[in-house]
Amino acid sequence: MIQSEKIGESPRMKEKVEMPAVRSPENGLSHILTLVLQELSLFYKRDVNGVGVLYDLLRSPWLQALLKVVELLREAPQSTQIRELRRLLRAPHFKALLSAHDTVAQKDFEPILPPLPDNIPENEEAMRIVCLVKNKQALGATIKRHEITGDIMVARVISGGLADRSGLLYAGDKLVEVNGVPVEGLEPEQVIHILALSQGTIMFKLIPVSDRPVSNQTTLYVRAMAEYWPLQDPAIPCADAGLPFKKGDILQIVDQNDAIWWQARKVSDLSACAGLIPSNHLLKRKQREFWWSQPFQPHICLKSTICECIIFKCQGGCRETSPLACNNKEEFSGSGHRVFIAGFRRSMRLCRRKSHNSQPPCYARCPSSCYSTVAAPYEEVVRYQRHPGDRNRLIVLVGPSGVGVNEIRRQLIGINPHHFQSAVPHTTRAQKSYEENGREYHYVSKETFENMVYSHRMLEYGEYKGHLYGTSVDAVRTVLDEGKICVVDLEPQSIQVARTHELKPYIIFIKPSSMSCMKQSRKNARMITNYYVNMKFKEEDLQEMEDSAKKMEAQFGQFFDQVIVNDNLQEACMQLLTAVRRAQDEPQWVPATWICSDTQP
Ligand SMILES: Nc1ncnc2c1ncn2[C@@H]1O[C@H](COP(=O)(O)OP(=O)(O)OP(=O)(O)O)[C@@H](O)[C@H]1O
Repeated sequence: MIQSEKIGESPRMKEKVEMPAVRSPENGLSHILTLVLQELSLFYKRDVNGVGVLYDLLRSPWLQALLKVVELLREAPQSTQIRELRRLLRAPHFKALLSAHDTVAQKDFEPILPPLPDNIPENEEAMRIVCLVKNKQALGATIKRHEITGDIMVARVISGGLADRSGLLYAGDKLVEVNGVPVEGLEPEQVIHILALSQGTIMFKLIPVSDRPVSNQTTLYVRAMAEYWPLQDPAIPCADAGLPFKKGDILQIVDQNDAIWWQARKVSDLSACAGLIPSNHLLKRKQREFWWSQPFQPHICLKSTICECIIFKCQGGCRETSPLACNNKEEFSGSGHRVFIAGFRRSMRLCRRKSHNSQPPCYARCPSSCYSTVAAPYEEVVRYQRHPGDRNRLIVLVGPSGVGVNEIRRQLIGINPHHFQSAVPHTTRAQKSYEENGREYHYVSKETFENMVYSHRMLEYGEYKGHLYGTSVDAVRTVLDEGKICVVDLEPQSIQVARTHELKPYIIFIKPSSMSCMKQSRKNARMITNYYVNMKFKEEDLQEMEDSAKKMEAQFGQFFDQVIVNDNLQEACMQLLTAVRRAQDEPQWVPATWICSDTQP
């Protein structure tokens, strides 16, 4: 043991002391320290009790530095530097500084906790006393009454909250006392009342849960495909602990231990404490219940075969015009030569547009229109940044008829028609003398068109005056393969069809501004209807636009990557340009299936 082995008597030590480099045992303090350390290291390796502590102490840098100072002071007491050092150390401000340091260092800044209770029961080891210092933040735990025993239990600890960060409270802990008040026989609300009245330190006496849940989950990010308002949900165990969210919000799921209630926070506020949200399973059930409680709507598309839900009929009175008769400019002059822009034809627009009469809309392909409230409530998402060499992401514009989707699209393409381009639509109508196949349209037979529909190669299609019109995936691919940015406008019902890992569409909703603003800005604007060319906007048209926009947002808002309010046209175009650049060059949340899976839809 260390007492039986004197350090100085070791032969190794003697050898070292006799070395010529040593000036004298008095002056060479740090050298002696080195030798002591060497000696100790021998015992250290042998694990002699207590040597480790001494060894670490002597090796500590502050002790070494202190010894060096002492040596210097002894060696050359009259040197200028040493005199200066002495003067500094004796100076009143330096002494005051040291004294202030010592005072602060001695002070205990820990909260003063109340003394432990004297009457700790027999089964003392099963109890735990937990003291939490309450600040402005909530405690971050919920309690409940055990259905069978009637005990008050910690129901869940909210991730990131005070209780969670303390690491002292766990779901399943049984409360015995709160601030010295026994909770036996109390209702959870009464316990909450005691907690609410407490200030500063709160002391819990509890019986710890025997099997703590082991959490080995990874964090998951999802896009909310439904909205949730905890204060309106009578089923939530604690409404105050709920996290409200809107369609399209990106949520970070931090806890899925409970099959019914998950814990999540919004990525827009990751520093916040998590909140309760319904699990995937629960939210789906809620949606289903809601859906069944709605009155029967025969036009809601729930069929799965495309032939049962296709083409909407034009109600007559409409006239297909030549591109020259149309008010849409389809040619741009860029660097001396003319560039033809497809996809703005009136017939094409009318065929895919919701009719202005009372007929309920029935949109292109059925699977897209079958996106109902019973679809998955959360969509797993990941952060995606397009590599510079990859194809550009498809830009999809959606918006109510007349809001200016085509005007904005046309202006964007006009900025650089060699970089931004529409997809050339397909049609079954005959080619006209002034048209060129593949420029205005791809002219195909009805049979070919239908084959394209059946083989899911149409993003969207419809019928106008007995002819089929549509935008194909191939036409979009052609633009993208040329390294350009393809900008299409789709009906919102077609968004789901376009959402594939190949096209990775970035969806921009063009929203009307307020009625009063539109009355001003649309004074000279003209709209295309089934009956009239260049008709002025009436108040009811603007109202219809606003109503339609609200419905679109309510039903499809979860898919919108960006919303642009089209008030001032120039500003809206600039916003679109920025959004398009951002979509291509900056990281965005996209469905995980676009990135992780090889078997894509
Ligand atoms: N911000 C704006 N200010 C003034 N006029 C506008 C604005 N945006 C669009 N317009 C005009 O409104 C009219 C309708 O726009 P546009 O044809 O682009 O509508 P749309 O959304 O494509 O609708 P549809 O698909 O039914 O044709 C056009 O005359 C257009 O020039």
